[in-house]
Amino acid sequence: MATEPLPLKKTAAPAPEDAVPAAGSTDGPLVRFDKVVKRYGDHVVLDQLDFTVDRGEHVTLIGPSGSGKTTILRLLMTLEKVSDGVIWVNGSPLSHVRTPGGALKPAGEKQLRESRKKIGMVFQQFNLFPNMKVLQNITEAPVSVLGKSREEAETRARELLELVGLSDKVDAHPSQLSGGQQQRVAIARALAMEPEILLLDEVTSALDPELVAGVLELLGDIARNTDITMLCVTHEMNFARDVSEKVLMFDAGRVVESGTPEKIFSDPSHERTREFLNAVL
Ligand SMILES: Nc1ncnc2c1ncn2[C@@H]1O[C@H](COP(=O)(O)OP(=O)(O)OP(=O)(O)O)[C@@H](O)[C@H]1O
Repeated sequence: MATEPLPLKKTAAPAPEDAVPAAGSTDGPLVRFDKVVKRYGDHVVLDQLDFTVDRGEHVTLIGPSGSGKTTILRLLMTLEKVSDGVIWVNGSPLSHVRTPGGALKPAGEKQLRESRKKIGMVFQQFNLFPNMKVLQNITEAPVSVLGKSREEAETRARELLELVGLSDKVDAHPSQLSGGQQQRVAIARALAMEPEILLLDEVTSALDPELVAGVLELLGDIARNTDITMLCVTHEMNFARDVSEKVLMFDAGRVVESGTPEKIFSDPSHERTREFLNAVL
């Protein structure tokens, strides 16, 4: 993450739908869901789900409650495992490893930990470590997971706290902060991992209304000034309109429609999208 503006790295042309980019390739989509199924018992939550996200793209996921949006983010964060299908990131299977013969087998815990390093997630409920001060909340994972020195991690954490407007809260505990401040710390903590992909799961839903705009403004700045790819579940349609290039409308574990925010919000093609937007706008 850089605090100065960085050009977004967009792919010149989308890859054919069935193409799988070579591992580490910068061609083709950064994220590909390939016929992903997620079941809890008999309940099929994601049903042969296909979609792609380009490098540097900011994508908003919308859809009715229970349509599977959070499940998609949790699968990408490897907090859940797919029941079937494959998630590709950067041309490598996220949830699987390739055998020497080229076949795919489910990834073990070690590979999942590696995959998790590239992806940051901010949750609705902040999920800060309550017993750690703000600075340690941000430095913990860079030191223990990325192997950074404490000094390097602290220097970066202080820069990030300045970016999110909380330089004076270095020594505070989470309980001494407002919800908006806690969410800013959670955003700084995610950025400290230098993620390629930032997952945002209804990050303003638990905030008092007067704190929402400040957090959304910060996220808008991050979207505009960095090359981080973002997947965002939100009910803030103005944020989706301002920040994302693509909106995916989900229903019953499938994409029913995708397009630019202008298209989806002004001229949706699908009846389910119209019904959903009428209910929330
Ligand atoms: N751990 C779990 N065990 C069983 N069912 C689950 C589990 N997690 C999610 N589900 C179910 O999966 C479905 C999709 O949930 P998910 O949270 O992804 O939906 P969502 O679109 O994010 O909803 P919302 O907008 O209300 O947050 C729901 O029916 C939910 O009950």
